[in-house]
Amino acid sequence: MFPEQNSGYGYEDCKATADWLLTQTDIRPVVGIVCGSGLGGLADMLKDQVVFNYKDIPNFPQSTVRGHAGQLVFGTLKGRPCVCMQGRFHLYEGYPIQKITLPMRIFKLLGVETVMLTNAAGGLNQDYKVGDVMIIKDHINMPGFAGNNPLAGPNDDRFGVRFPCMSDAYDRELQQLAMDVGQELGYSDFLKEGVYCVLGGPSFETIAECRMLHRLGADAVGMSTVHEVITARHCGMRVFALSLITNQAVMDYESKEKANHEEVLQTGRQRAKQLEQLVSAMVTRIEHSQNYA
Ligand SMILES: O=P(O)(O)O[C@H]1O[C@H](CO)[C@@H](O)[C@H]1O
Ligand SMILES: Nc1nc2[nH]cnc2c(=O)[nH]1
Repeated sequence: MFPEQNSGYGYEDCKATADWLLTQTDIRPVVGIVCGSGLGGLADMLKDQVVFNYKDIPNFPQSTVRGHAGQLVFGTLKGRPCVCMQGRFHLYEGYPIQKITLPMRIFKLLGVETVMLTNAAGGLNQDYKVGDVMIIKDHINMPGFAGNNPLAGPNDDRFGVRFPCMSDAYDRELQQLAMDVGQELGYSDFLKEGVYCVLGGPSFETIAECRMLHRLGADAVGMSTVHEVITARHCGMRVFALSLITNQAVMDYESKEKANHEEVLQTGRQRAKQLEQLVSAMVTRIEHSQNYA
């Protein structure tokens, strides 16, 4: 269950991959972006792109889900050096949890300071509508309750401490910045704040499960992001995350709605432009150790 040395995702493996990437490009990213299902267009915002197919990157897993292109894109966004995962990995694809989160450690070793994650999620909060964008303020790690945590196994102190705090997982300044930028862009009507719950997937939730999650305090449900957040915080990167509410979770036995991946991708296409605007405007205003103004 736990990674052995030479497992393909220890410190040396991550370092080898990061060092290889740094020999292939002069871009030294300070922001790392992860594109959720159907949100890969975010990578198209980057200028002066250097693109790597995941299959050509040593130690990197492959994307297997429709709507996840499987490319790592380096580039600049209004002068800020960025790296963008056009496609992420999920537990249900069958990868060990440490492999899903390996790119976060590679981001760290590339010099990334801030990670911005996006995902597609089902809305549990009855005030949410399809197309709303939820700024994630906290999470519920359901697989973690059963011991499925990306940090389980021997701790490598070069990445972080054995018992990392998670009450500050989502950077409050970045949440406020998203709200401010969203307001300036005229997005207030569809911008929300809430709690994201991760499940293992790939089956969508039953009605009883949706009702339970809502009662537990979750506003949206999905199958990603949380493992990446835990790994990114463990190694000291700042985290911002948002969910695009692509469908309403079915909470009612009278409903004829059925969750499906096609609707998820379709909603992603409809909101793509606004999400690009929001993320790019935020990137230009995030402070980093170097001044890129
Ligand atoms: O979380 P992202 O990668 O956006 O994808 C979401 O969309 C897929 C289901 O349609 C699941 O993989 C779920 O997690
Ligand atoms: N688990 C889960 N993941 C999603 N991703 C997009 N929509 C959903 C949903 O309703 N449930």
